Amino acid sequence: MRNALMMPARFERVGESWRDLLTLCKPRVVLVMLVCALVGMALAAPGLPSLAAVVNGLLGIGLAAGGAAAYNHVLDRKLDVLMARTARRPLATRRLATPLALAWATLLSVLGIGLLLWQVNALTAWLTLASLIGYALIYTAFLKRATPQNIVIGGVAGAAPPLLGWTAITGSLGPEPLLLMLIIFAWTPPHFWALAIHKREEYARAGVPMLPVTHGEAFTRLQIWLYAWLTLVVTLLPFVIGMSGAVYLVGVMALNLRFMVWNYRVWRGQDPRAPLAAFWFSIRYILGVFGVLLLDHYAVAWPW
Ligand code: HEM
Ligand SMILES: CC(C)=CCC/C(C)=C/CC/C(C)=C/COP(=O)(O)OP(=O)(O)O
Repeated sequence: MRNALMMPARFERVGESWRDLLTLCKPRVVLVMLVCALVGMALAAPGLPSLAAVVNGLLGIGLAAGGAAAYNHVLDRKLDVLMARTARRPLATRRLATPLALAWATLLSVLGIGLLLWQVNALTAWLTLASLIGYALIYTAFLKRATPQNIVIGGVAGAAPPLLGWTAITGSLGPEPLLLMLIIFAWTPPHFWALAIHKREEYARAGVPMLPVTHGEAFTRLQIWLYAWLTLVVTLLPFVIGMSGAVYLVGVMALNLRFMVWNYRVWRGQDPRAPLAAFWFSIRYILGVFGVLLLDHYAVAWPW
């Protein structure tokens, strides 16, 4: 029973709606993307990047990525009902109305791109808009339902944050930010296909042509193993081209060792718990790689 100390039901509902609006933004995914963007910003500047550029850049990229995620919820609302992992989402359960979610996605996207245009620079704004369209429209509305290479192609949009961080500081592109982007691009298949193996039945029932559904589990496990090797090679390139130093090399090799152990277990296919464990480790791995890039930049490349 409700007593005088408890919050009135009306306020509880308002609180729940705000929580649902936040859920639409995939806040944990966006947070990790912002960490990667921040590292891109730090590596772009010889000393410390300007605080205004960092704050406006992260806010703009974060709002746009949150908006893209909200569009993804809108476009996938019928699909999400069909899978246990997504069936409790705000639009799948109809806790939130679709027009409200659409307005929310548009508001965040306009605010994010507008802020980047107004306070950061045009290059970052247009590249962020391209990533937004790439994920929200090209991946979600088309690729996801069309081809098992959906996440490889869509991965270009998801991999953009460190590059966006870099351009927010410099206003220009270069080989270094493209390399940072390439790290996330190569990492995306081991990240997602490990989960897709674990959720294969759900994707099959929902009719989504993810690789384990169309080409089977053994083929997907091999692809994960090959992309894991590609990720390993790509993560060595910052050291090879002199962008990062010994601190990075040691740190990234330690991370790669665990990453390869998990992906080897996935490839061998003897431990049924390996795919889900590899998926969760992939998140710690990408945070770790960008963490050691940052550590190395300030420990070694800092102009003492
Ligand atoms: C096309 C590219 C990508 C695909 C298809 C993908 C797919 C997924 C899926 C399906 C989940 C599970 C979400 C859930 O159960 O709610 C997930 C979780 C996650 N992904 Fe990705 N992902 C991609 C790119 C990225 C990128 C670029 C990052 C960050 C740099 C990232 C970070 C995360 C994190 C942090 C989680 C855990 C979220 C949580 O704890 O709720 N992902 N990803
Ligand atoms: C501007 C910018 C940087 C945009 C990137 C936006 C963004 C939040 C990308 C997230 C990638 C992701 C979680 C894909 C999964 O989508 P899914 O639909 O396959 O997964 P789901 O079934 O969990 O919704």
